[in-house]
Amino acid sequence: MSSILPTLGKDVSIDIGSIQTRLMGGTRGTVISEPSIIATDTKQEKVVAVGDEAARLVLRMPDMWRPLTPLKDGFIVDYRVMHTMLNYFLNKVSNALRRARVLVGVPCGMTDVEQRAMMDAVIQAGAREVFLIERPVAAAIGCGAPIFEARGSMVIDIGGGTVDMGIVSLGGIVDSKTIRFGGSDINNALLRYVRECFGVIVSDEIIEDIKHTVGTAVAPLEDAEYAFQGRDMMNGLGRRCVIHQSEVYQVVNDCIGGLLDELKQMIRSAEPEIVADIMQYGIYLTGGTAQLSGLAERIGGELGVPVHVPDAPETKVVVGLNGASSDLVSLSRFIVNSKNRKGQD
Ligand SMILES: Nc1ncnc2c1ncn2[C@@H]1O[C@H](COP(=O)(O)OP(=O)(O)OP(=O)(O)O)[C@@H](O)[C@H]1O
Repeated sequence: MSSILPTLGKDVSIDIGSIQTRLMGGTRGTVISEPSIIATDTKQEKVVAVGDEAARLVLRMPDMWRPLTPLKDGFIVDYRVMHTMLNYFLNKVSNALRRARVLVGVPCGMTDVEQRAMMDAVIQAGAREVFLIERPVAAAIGCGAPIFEARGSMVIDIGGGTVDMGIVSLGGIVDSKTIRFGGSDINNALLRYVRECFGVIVSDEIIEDIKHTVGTAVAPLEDAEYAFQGRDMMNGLGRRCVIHQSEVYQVVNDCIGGLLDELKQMIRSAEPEIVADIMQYGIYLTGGTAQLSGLAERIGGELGVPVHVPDAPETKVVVGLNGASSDLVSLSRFIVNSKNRKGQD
């Protein structure tokens, strides 16, 4: 087992999301949140930018530059991209990586092979040791849930591409699951709707703005409007369109059915005492998509429990990992795997 004793504040915590990667700690003590992409020059086969800079280039990318992302549904799909990205981000927060322990938030139910791929990528990026902790556990710690008490605490972390849900009690995981759904699915559904119903093509930024401005998971009482410019698919010219909030609600509603079923399933399979705790104390809803208007209310209404959204919900996994790093001894039951430079687990 790798060393779980503290290492003088050198620890780095990292939440590698399908959209955004967040880091805390390290010798520089900085907090980083940058897009999980790298930009490559396909002709010269070299990396031209990572994170913020890559995202900026993607917007105005010549044909020969390609954006690449290392993750799909929370799991590594491109090891080389993951290595390049981790190398860049980890060295940005620490100039003493060789002495650093790195805590990584991972989806639930990773296979042994997937866990090893993640740990190898972190070690090869220069870290001394790596510890994997499931994201719902990290989010629970980040929310300040009483994870050591004899009380069930449920957390749902909804990001861009995955939902990590789990119940913790008495310092252990009662149940946890990761499903493939997130804010990107809502964006894709909105993009399809706008194409089919308005006959226009719009940018990703407009879709994101529609979701933030009039997106809602509960039927709207007043039907607000959102005006935007699209490019007509027939004549290629610009056209002004107006979408109603009730239309956006329908799109969102069609998207979240599967999520609601999964959440109900988790509650149904929990022990009655745990369900009673969840009903009394509620569920923590974290991740960027927790900010979707009406989502907490909708989940609360469907499950019959109070749902709390903390401040800055998208940061709770990395905040929780950072908190965990100071007490890995007590949290050892939550470590799903670990490795050090010498290759020992
Ligand atoms: N105000 C908002 N309303 C609706 N959605 C929002 C809002 N703010 C952010 N989001 C959505 O949150 C998502 C990003 O969340 P987050 O940063 O937690 O994802 P991630 O960690 O990269 O992804 P994942 O954890 O799924 O791998 C995006 O889909 C974004 O559109």
